[in-house]
Amino acid sequence: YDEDHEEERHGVDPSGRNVTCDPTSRYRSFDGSCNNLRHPTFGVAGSTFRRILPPKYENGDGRTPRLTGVTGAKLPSPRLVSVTVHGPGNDTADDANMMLTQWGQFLAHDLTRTLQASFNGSCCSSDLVTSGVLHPDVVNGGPCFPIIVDRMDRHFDDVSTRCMEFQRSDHRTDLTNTRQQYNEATSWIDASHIYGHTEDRARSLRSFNNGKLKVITVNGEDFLPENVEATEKTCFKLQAGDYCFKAGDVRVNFYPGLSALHTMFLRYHNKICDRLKPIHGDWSDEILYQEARRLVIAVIQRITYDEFMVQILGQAASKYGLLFGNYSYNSSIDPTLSNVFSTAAYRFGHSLVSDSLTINGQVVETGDVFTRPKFVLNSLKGVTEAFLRGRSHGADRWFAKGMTDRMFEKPNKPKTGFDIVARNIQRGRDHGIRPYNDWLEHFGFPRATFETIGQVYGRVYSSVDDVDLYGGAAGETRAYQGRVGQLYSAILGAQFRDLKFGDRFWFENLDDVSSFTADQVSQIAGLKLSRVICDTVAGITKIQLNAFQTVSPENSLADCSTLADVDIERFWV
Ligand code: HEM
Repeated sequence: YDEDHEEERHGVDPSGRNVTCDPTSRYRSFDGSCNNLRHPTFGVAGSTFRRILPPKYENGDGRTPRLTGVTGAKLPSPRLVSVTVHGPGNDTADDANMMLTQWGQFLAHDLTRTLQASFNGSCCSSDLVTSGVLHPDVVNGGPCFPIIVDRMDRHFDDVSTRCMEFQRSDHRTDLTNTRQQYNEATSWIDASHIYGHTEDRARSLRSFNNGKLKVITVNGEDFLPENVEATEKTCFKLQAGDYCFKAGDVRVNFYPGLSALHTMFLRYHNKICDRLKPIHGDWSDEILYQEARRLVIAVIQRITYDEFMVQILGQAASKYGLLFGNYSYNSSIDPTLSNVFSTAAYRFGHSLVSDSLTINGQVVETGDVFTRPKFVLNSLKGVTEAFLRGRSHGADRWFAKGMTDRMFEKPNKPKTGFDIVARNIQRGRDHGIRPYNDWLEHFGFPRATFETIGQVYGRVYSSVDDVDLYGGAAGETRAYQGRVGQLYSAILGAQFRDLKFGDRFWFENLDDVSSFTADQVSQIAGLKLSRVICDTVAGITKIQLNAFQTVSPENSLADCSTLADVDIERFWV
């Protein structure tokens, strides 16, 4: 901390609240403010997404989603694009397991949440489909921007309202009268999805006893507390004893692997408290909580960069400085997520999701697992093993049918689900994300033609310059032996670099009031996700060292007791 920057400890957050930082605080704020003492609102919850390229709205009007292509023809319906280009086709085989995919979503919820405009009605009506006219909101700036389904649709053809609900994202209008979306979460990798990004949410998750988080104990095992406000939009209770989970982030019930990782880190936090308490009998509940939180965040950063990102970016990870070692904090970096990162690039993971999971020997289709807490409540071990053993799909232009035809389908109500690929494309148009070719050019890559990306795109788009970024980039071949193509690699690499080097609380930063000691850092560096799983999932006694790949001769099962652990008793004194 530099006294010359005294006046810079103050700022105004996106909601107009004055922020004053305490440079002596050892712990992160919940909303992400005061991480950067010179720019206290960098990365704060509620920040407007950064633009790497200016948005492209219809006729440049700053608000209407892109509707017309460069030839003057109407852009194809995102659902038609999804069915034609992003079907269940020939998925590339992959050596990664579903735990890799799962970490991707878990991390997504730490980083980003884009709120939709508040609106409780329906955007779909049958006359919209029959008349072929646009919903009036599309041109008047209102919340509705429904996705129209083709008459010949492979799945929804016989649904009377051939229309998927879609509401535009909540937005702010900037000084040039242009619609800008914002991130409800903090940008930082700070486990805000576990602890909450407001003080109120954080408080509601704490037990205020020995630093621990609240739990509900079922058959002798600790699970997440209950969210009594959850609705059937995001959680179905299907058997006696089911309840909807509550975590820092409200999306915790979306998918069993997600609820499983949340459960593991809840237990991990509480375990750390149990280990700190005997060596620090004098620590208050507050200190125990904050120290455990601090270590959990460090472990998540370590796993994210040295286990997860290396698989996603391959050799490009070192190009962006993402690997462990030689850390130096740079307070001039703004870590705020870019719009294109949240709205397109980091959604690459939707393609990794497999068609089914094998839970305790039973094959369950992906369309049948969303928003159902019963899987984790019945068997956390079974769900964890399903993700450790099941292969993920490749990150490519093919998607599991569960993702494109059955997402959040209501139990026993066929054809009530939606298509995440269509939604991602529509979301891109909603946010004015420029087409694929503009991004290629910006990053110095040759513009695509239908010959280079595949004639299949030409079946729906009249010009290759109209291809939406999400679908275009999904079709790229893997770059740098990672799992994404060159364009997403560039967008992801730069964003993860900024999230690391712009984070004063980064676990490797040794020069701050908040710093770990060098011994503690090297302990954290030895820890792997496999160890966290061993520590928190009852019944798992053997595991592959690399928890993001299936078991193989190079990644064989090891006894949990042989995996490195953080030596809290020795290093946290
Ligand atoms: C099967 C598991 C998953 C489900 C059910 C799911 C579901 C969803 C849904 C419903 C949305 C909102 C779409 C919209 O209306 O714009 C979304 C957004 C998103 N998803 Fe996923 N997703 C899954 C897995 C993943 C994975 C594996 C990743 C990344 C590796 C990911 C990254 C994202 C991101 C970055 C967003 C934007 C979040 C925001 O800013 O609001 N998701 N997902």
